[in-house]
Amino acid sequence: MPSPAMITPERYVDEALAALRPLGAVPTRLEDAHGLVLAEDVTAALPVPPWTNSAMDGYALRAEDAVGAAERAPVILPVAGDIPAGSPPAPLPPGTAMRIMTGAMLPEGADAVVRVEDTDQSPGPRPLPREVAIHAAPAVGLHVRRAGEGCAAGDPVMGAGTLLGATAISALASVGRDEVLARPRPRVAIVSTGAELVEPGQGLAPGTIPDSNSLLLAGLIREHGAALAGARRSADSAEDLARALLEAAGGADLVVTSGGVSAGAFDPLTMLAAGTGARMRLSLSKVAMQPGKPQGHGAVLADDGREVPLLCLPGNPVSALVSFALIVAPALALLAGRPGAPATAAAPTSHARAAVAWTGPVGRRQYVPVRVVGAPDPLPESLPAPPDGTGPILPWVEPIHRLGSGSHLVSSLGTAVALAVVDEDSAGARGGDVVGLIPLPSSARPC
Ligand SMILES: Nc1nc2c(c(=O)[nH]1)N[C@H]1C(S)=C(S)[C@@H](COP(=O)(O)OP(=O)(O)OC[C@H]3O[C@@H](n4cnc5c(N)ncnc54)[C@H](O)[C@@H]3O)O[C@H]1N2
Ligand code: MOO
Repeated sequence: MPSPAMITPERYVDEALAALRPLGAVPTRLEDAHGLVLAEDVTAALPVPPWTNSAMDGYALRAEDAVGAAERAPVILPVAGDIPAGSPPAPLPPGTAMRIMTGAMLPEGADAVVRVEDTDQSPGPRPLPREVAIHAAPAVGLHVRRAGEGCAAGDPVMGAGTLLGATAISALASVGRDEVLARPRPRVAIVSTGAELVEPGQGLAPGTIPDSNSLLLAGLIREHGAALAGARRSADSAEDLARALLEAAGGADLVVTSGGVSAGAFDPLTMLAAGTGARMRLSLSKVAMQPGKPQGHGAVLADDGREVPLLCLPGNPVSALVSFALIVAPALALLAGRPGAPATAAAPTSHARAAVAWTGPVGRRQYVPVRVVGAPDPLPESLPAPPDGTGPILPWVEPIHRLGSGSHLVSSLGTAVALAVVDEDSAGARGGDVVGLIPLPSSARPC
């Protein structure tokens, strides 16, 4: 059970995403559609293949002209011409063959293709022979790809809601489309707060730190198929933050902030929430998760009149990562129109066993960045049964840092492959316990 003053992660996600709607669909050229969600049902404008054509390099003929052909009893046919791919052939004169290339249109009259390997001719670039000896009798239809055998014009090809990957886009091109209705990539602007932040690589005055969250969030935004619409920093004042948020909202479908949502005397989101003014809505919550307890959500009224949703993440870097996985990723999936969003976006997709024990706070669901390791030796004495539907062999994981889910442990994040989820009733994990896993898209993989 979450502590009384906190709300469950599920309830917070419901509240924070309640006002979000999928972005309106726009005509999109196929070369720009990768990673977007299709917003129309597509039927084939063309049959596939569009023309009856050859599946092999060889000789097009009438099967009846080569009845009985065999290696030791070849049938000799005059060669009436050449058919390269890409141009329409002349009709095939009866009793002849024509040399044909893979993908070239079958000439009128032909009903079979004999591979060049099944003739007396050598494969590859050669002059056109005057005649060809056929060494194998073809059946009607041999190596012929009929027009429309993939799909006929008018056949349904793809439904609205399909995520357009490389294979889907190639299928759309093959049926004659160069443009489809798709939901655009959400544009996300970042505002990082904190007077201590400096550009990475700059010398550090006492008390300052490199701004790593701006780059973390920018990368996660891209890894989730969204577009970065600028990253700004704001000083620790409500006025400066309000200015940055209004600027950010101008070119964005979503604004994400980092830091300044907790109990500090100079936390700018907390200051802003106390008196947001007409252009902003902001509500802060304590969520029963660790890390990532302080959260905020609301909206900014952009100059063009749009209400741009606002998600405010805590500044601790691991908290920002976990909050992105649980709240921003589902929001992006929803805006992008991904089927099932947001319910499916932040649920554990698999399970693992804890290779070591770690501690966690009772009353808050724990999300621990982990890496995969070998099975401990000796194995833990108790190996609880995995949940129904999970395979019996689970990978072993351990926290990327000996301090577990400490929210400031940014330097080891590069080794995390997933977030291990420990429920709120447990005080952490014991060795051998089964934990949920939320994969991290940016997980470091050996290359
Ligand atoms: N009295 C209390 N103090 C805190 C509480 C609480 O309940 N009562 N909650 C703690 C928890 S939990 C978290 S999480 C943090 C969240 O704080 P803020 O969201 O206000 O974040 P900041 O105070 O601005 O920063 C926290 C931490 O993260 C570092 N940081 C901030 N931005 C960046 C950045 N862009 N790149 C790298 N690191 C960043 C910052 O320097 C701080 O160390 O509040 C606790 N306090
Ligand atoms: O909730 Mo904070 O994110 O624990 O460190």
